[in-house]
Amino acid sequence: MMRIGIIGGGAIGLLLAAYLSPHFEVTVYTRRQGQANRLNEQQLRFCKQGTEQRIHVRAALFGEQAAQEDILFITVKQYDLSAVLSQLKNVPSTTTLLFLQNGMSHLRLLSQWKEQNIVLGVVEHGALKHDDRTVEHTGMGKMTLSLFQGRLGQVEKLLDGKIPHFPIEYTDDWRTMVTNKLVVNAVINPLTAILRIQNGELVRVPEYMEMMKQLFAEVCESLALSNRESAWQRIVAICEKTAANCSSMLSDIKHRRKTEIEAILGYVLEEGKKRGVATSLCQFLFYAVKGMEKHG
Ligand SMILES: NC(=O)C1=CN([C@@H]2O[C@H](COP(=O)(O)OP(=O)(O)OC[C@H]3O[C@@H](n4cnc5c(N)ncnc54)[C@H](OP(=O)(O)O)[C@@H]3O)[C@@H](O)[C@H]2O)C=CC1
Ligand SMILES: CC(C)(CO)C(=O)C(=O)O
Repeated sequence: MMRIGIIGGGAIGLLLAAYLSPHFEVTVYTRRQGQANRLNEQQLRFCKQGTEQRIHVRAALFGEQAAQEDILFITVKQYDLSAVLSQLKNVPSTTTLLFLQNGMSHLRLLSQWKEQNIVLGVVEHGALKHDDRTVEHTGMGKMTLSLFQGRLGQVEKLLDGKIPHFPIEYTDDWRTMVTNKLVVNAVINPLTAILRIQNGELVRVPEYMEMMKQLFAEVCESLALSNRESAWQRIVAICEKTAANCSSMLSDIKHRRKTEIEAILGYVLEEGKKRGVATSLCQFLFYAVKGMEKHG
């Protein structure tokens, strides 16, 4: 049976564990022994649309033993990635590493893994971790995967409707896939965080819509984005579809957690600088979010 490792027992890690464990030999690698013990002893509690299910998962403390699976999903936040990668030694060349982070700054870190099979993924699900063994699937969407380097390996076994109720699609063009998600996050997340509003307010309030348009224009220039009209339509559609949701950045600020601003707007700022684009709005929002992160 295919063996899958999931590094990080957070919202996305536990969501994957819930859908993959019934079909494969899955191990969740946690940062804390206490979380691994709880998952092993009490099972994973999976909530969806008012229903609740107990799912058997195997869990272990993350360490070097976490390198032997056929596929390793890496589901830690961007800012924890370097620490995880530095501990990932002796990964067999047949293992495929699969990265699901929002933002794009992790792509630079991947250059050290020249010989490894690497797949990137974009998650369009909403997942909320309630406690160390409980995850709620709050928004049904899909996951899209794309080969970054090497071979897909066993990842093929996950594609094309093979996992019931958890669609996983494939695209050849990883750059467009991650850039599209970056643009959405670069526009919606910081604005909702500083205005402290739900996603839908950005399209409901004309003044916020204007702010969004101006920021979008600057992000497009910084990334030299082609196909701007469809990128804009995507942002508006996501605001409408997730109208009642708090973005992950607003949620992080509310819960006094670190945000992924550096991997999102930080990356846009660097790209803008390389191209000599004026990025005063991005810079302004970057400082605002960093300040709120530190001082609430
Ligand atoms: N949640 C969502 O709906 C979505 C999230 N994403 C993206 O997915 C990624 C993960 O997000 P999410 O699951 O929400 O984040 P969480 O903060 O819920 O989970 C991250 C997990 O990684 C764990 N972790 C950190 N460092 C290590 C380590 N060294 N070893 C083992 N585990 C570690 C954390 O452990 P600990 O609990 O001990 O801190 C935590 O459980 C992010 O990049 C996010 O942008 C994308 C789309 C939707
Ligand atoms: C798509 C969006 C903006 C949904 O809230 C998201 O990915 C996030 O909050 O990080």
